[in-house]
Amino acid sequence: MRLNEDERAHDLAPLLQNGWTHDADRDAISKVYAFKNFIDAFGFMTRTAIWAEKYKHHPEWSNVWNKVDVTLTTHDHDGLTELDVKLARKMDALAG
Ligand SMILES: C[C@H](O)[C@H](O)[C@H]1CNC2=NC(N)=NC(=O)C2=N1
Repeated sequence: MRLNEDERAHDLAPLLQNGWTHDADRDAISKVYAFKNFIDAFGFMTRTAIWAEKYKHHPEWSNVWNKVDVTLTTHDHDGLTELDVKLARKMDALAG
């Protein structure tokens, strides 16, 4: 189920304070993570991949050297769900 208004206020708002931006057209959130170098960026992607498999929820992302550009949305529901919130929180934690 897509996030309702209460969930957006309580769960999404803190992410938007922490570097995530909301694309209203797609109902998706995006963030660019910047690391020291490629190894740190790729390490972050590798750790994220393991959690994404565990959650059965996967990011749209691209990498250029030290940067990882991430977009989260739930394709099965055409918008944001609690799975996106869960993965965003995990990625913020993994990025340190
Ligand atoms: C069967 C499988 O779990 C589903 O197709 C999952 C896989 N990963 C997914 N990831 C994302 N971001 N959205 C989905 O709707 C989605 N669906």
